[in-house]
Amino acid sequence: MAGAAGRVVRRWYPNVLRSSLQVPALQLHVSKTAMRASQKDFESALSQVKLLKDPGNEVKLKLYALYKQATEGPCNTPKPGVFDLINKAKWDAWNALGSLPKETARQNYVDLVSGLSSSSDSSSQVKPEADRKQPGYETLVVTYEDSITKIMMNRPAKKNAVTTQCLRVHKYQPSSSFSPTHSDVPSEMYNEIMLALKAASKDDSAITVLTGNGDYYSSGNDLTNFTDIPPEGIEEKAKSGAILLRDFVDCFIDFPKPLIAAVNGPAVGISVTILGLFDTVYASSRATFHTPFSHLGQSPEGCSSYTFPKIMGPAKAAEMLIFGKKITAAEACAQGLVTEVFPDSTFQKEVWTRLKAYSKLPPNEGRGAVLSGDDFEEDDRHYLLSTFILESRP
Ligand SMILES: CCC/C=C/C(=O)SCCNC(=O)CCNC(=O)[C@H](O)C(C)(C)COP(=O)([O-])OP(=O)([O-])OC[C@H]1O[C@@H](n2cnc3c(N)ncnc32)[C@H](O)[C@@H]1OP(=O)([O-])[O-]
Repeated sequence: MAGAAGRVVRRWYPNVLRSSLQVPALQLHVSKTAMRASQKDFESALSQVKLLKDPGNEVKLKLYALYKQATEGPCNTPKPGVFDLINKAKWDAWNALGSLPKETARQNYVDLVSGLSSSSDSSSQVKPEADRKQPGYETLVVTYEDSITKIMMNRPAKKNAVTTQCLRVHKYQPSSSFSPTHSDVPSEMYNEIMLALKAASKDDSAITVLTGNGDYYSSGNDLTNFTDIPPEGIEEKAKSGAILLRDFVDCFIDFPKPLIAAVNGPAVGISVTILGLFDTVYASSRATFHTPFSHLGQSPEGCSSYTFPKIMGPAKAAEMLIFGKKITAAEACAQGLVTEVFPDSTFQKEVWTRLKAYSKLPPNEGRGAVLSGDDFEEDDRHYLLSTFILESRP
């Protein structure tokens, strides 16, 4: 653990959906005979669908999109806003069908319902689990070079929003000695970051860097994390999510090597709050830091109600964490959250040159030495470990 303070729950998502819906495959599936699905077949499928067991959101969205396309034609309504998650997902699904002819959509709807009826287990529920068992990272690019492990969040189209969907796969269990492997952890960004940190803590690297791909560092929690309620119910999701969050934050607190954030662009939510647990934070001049918890009805996490007041003083911390004030890279640097700001045009070059030099320093004089100083007490750690669940106000 370090940080300036002393130095101290895969969802399918429109991208996946879009590709599965746009796919010419759906259209190619349709044989000439199949193209003749009658209105009667369609109506029969509409009745049949009501008898199916819940096929999951992904399939329901496919059905919705095909139904709209079959009955109304191409999507013709305005795109809902980013916070109108459900309607946006529906709109995305419908819009992804493009100019698919009504007849083809009708046939695809009939085929889909028929496939669902004949299969006792919904394939839509099985496939994501199978995907998660594939080796390698799906939401990150992790590289090792010059004694530096670089963990890059890699969902640029979604501004590197951090996904979790562990409840869709299995109930997340408390783990006193969390030690994930690719075989037992679903490939969501929360889990993959934990996995990558665990691996980096044991590899030969001298330092570890977290950064983002694209124009954003991270837009924080994927908003679907808040709305995707599993069959177990909202209470179970809350419990399970708290455990996942605890394990996630623990990975940063307990990380044994120097941990650096290279904030390449705007940062939102949890990607900001955990910065207090890093040893060094470099920011591009384009970066901003935003914690809109009150706007979302969420509480600040990542130990920020503890680390932020220590880093920037209670008044500045309160303005960020309670009122959601967005600050610039220069302000974040002046307040101690950021170590140094680099011009955006030279950010990558300057940061990596410096990090390469740092990675050559003797490894045992790094994080452990800093953390054994007077400013880090064992009590801090106990406080940190409990505060991120309990904190609701800084
Ligand atoms: C205990 C928990 C406490 C809470 C912790 C937190 O982290 S709270 C913090 C929670 N975070 C927030 O409140 C941030 C919410 N997001 C925003 O406010 C804005 O998207 C933005 C300011 C990040 C970027 O604005 P922009 O006009 O430059 O770009 P754009 O809007 O066009 O986005 C491009 C694409 O990315 C998508 N996408 C982006 N972010 C998310 C996300 N987090 N999730 C999912 N998707 C997201 C967006 O839907 C769009 O997808 P499409 O349509 O192409 O399929």
